[in-house]
Amino acid sequence: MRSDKVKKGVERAPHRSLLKASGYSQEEISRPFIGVVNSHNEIVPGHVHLDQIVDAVKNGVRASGGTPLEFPTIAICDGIAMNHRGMLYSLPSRELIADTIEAMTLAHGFDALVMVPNCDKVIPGMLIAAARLNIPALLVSGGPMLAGKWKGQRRDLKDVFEAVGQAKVGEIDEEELKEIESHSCPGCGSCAGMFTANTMNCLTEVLGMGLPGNGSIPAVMAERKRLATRAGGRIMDLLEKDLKPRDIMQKEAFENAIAVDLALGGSTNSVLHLPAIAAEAEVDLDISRFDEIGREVPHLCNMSPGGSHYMEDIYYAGGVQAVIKRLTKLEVIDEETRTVSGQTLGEIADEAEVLDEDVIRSADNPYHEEGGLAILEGNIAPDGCVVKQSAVAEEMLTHSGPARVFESEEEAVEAMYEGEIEAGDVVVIKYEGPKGGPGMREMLGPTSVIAGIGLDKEVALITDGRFSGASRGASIGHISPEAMEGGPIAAVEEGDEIEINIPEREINLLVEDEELQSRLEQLETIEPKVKEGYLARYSRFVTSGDRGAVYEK
Ligand SMILES: CC(C)(O)[C@@H](O)C(=O)O
Ligand SMILES: [Mg+2]
Repeated sequence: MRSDKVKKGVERAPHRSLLKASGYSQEEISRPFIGVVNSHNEIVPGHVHLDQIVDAVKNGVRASGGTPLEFPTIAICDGIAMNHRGMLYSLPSRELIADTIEAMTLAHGFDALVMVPNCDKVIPGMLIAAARLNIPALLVSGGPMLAGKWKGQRRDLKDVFEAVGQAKVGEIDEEELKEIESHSCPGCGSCAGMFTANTMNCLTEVLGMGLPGNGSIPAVMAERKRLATRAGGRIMDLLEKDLKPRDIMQKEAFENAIAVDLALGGSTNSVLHLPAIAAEAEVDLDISRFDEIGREVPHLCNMSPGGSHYMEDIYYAGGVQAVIKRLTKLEVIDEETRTVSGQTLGEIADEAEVLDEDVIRSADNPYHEEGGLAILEGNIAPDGCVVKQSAVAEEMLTHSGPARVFESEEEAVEAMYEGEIEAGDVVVIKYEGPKGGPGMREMLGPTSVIAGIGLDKEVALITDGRFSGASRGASIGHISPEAMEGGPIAAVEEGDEIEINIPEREINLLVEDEELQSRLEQLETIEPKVKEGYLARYSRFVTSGDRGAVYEK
């Protein structure tokens, strides 16, 4: 066993002594050490209930002959971190989570891992750790939050962010805002729309690293606890067979995940996280694959923020399994990929049933002919950028307008509230990339103000930062190379004409090449915004969005 290095033989008497001091019997020490990664905390609604999930996992491990050894990792609530400097820590926390798990696992010689995430960066952080360590591992998430409801209308966190814009322009009063804030997020779980957390928890199933139901069983259902107990048992089987993450997360598994992501209308953050996880698994995954697959995979689920369905609807409609089943009919799924359930993805799809034709539509009646995400290129984004086209109004799929240039999210939002942004404008927020932010903030503030003040059908927003899964509208992010790396977005000036054509996958600055070149040559060097602490180190090693904002190797 891997754990023999900390517990076997005469020279490991001190180590056993310490394990006994922690309360483990000789019998428990002799069994496989299963690290149980608990991202519980009392701040993030997706994590406040995880102790119950972890207890169920540990019961499952014990019942199957293992010794569970629980340890914590961090979890940031992107919603609470949004719209201020706190959001600088969101994406960088993904690397901290992966590094924490690596350190604890190798320091203590765990034989296998069961990891319990739920919100945004915790899932990719754990999957990166699984790919890096490559010991038997699986994830079981905390599950989605139910949708809220008020005045007969179902709501989720997106509605609260957008209500801020409505209140600021006097469309609703403070009283109504308070009611919306109190009734849109009803309890524990990852916010109910197809935002980043639910996207990544669903894609964990498709990658093969979570059991069927991992992404869709609501957090408050007892079925979620039963799933966790089963996960605790499954890890012992994976250990027995020595089935490791890199045997599971192979190229075909990532392409299956991209196909389901596109059918679900998943978060643009999946375009950061899947390439980052693939890089750690030494699988070559270029973001252009999202576009190539997106041309063949229709958008089958009309999920919030662009649509009106929530995760519980997916659950009652048959789960992610039913979405996979739909896609097997299109032959865009490799059905032989393996999963931690012991079944292939095709076997899981065979057992699935679509229980609601409107929540999970068939390919001959999709919500959109193409997948939810599109990758654009042009002289502003030579290395690409991403837009959730399934959440863009028809009239904004092609748009030209004057650039309104800002160097931070705060400057842009202030201009919006001051009424300085007009119909037709293209808001440009630069120096918010992985290096420039640093930390590549999500721009849910600006996108929800644009939507909240009713400009989402007339104003586009482009940035080297990124967007929340709750963002909608013509919001184009991850522009690469970022401004801080001297990318052309750095040379965009107020009033420049910008042309966006999502169907043609183009985004261009209508400025002569010579002019653009000379502007780039005259760019003055921008001092890093953060000079010490974790973010200073992070910004020195991180790469642009097109590479998943991974560290330079
Ligand atoms: C706050 C949210 C909804 O979690 C957002 O950050 C996302 O990425 O989906
Ligand atoms: Mg987020």
